[in-house]
Amino acid sequence: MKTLRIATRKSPLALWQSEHVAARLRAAHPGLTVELVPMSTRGDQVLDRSLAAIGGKGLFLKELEVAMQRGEADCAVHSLKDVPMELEPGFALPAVLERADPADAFVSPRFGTIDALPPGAVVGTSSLRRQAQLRALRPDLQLRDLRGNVNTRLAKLDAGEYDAIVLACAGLQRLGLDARIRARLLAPVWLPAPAQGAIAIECRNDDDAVQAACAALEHAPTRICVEAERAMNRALHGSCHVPVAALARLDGSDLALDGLVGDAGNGHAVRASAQTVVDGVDAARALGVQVAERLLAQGARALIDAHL
Ligand SMILES: NCc1[nH]cc(CCC(=O)O)c1CC(=O)O
Repeated sequence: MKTLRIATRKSPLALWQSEHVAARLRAAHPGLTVELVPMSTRGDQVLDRSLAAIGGKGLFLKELEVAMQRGEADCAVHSLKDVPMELEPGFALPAVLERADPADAFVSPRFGTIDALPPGAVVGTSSLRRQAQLRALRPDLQLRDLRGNVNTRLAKLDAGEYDAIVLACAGLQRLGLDARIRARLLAPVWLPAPAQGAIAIECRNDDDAVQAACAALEHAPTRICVEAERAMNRALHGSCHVPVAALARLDGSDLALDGLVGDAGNGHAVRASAQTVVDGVDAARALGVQVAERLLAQGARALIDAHL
């Protein structure tokens, strides 16, 4: 293989992440030419309906997967939190890169954090997970939908449509917008999306040369954490349609996982945690299933079903 083509969405964040992977691949494999193949996806085009209504986050992957199947691209780069728990048959994730800041960010021109918002303040987010956690902390807030890429969301905040919005720290940092972060929303009170802050490479699972080239970017500790978070979400049949949050932390071989399932309507939430010593991804996944079982024992199923 002399040239590796990366299919990418055209949003500034997607392009940054793909450029980042391209640069890392070039550094790991001198002599390999790495090119981007920018594409628009249905998830980017349809902004007037909720993602859940038009088919979920998988929509951002579909066109990129078709390009890989047709041989027009060799791999695709994703925010792992946007990748469905079950990959399409025929695809694999040969590398998960070292995780950036997994926390959510509170962003507001006037207020320093959630507690400082005046009664009835308007907060923009279309994420059921963020809505559920906001409702749990501040039942008085007015939550309004907010879609579009990171820059679009910030422009709507600046235009005065919202008093505050919640975004991922990682996305803001990648776009050089760290200065917009007023507060990091931290565990165990506030949990991010499963795999937030981690970038994954996807390719065809029969493409051994591409898998081998991408494997150079694999970060084993990140893989352990995101496998635990995604296994929890998978065991709950979680998707972007349900308010599920998770964060794993690895300290040596000690893995701790916090999970939450909430109700975006009334802010009710159940939480569970577990920790164990891990020697690989199987043990990490088992921890994820254990936390999911603890959440289900507290009634998570009814919360999930209420959003389906
Ligand atoms: N939902 C869109 C999305 N997918 C990944 C990120 C940020 C980067 C990451 O989490 O890796 C974002 C923006 C956001 O939630 O603010």
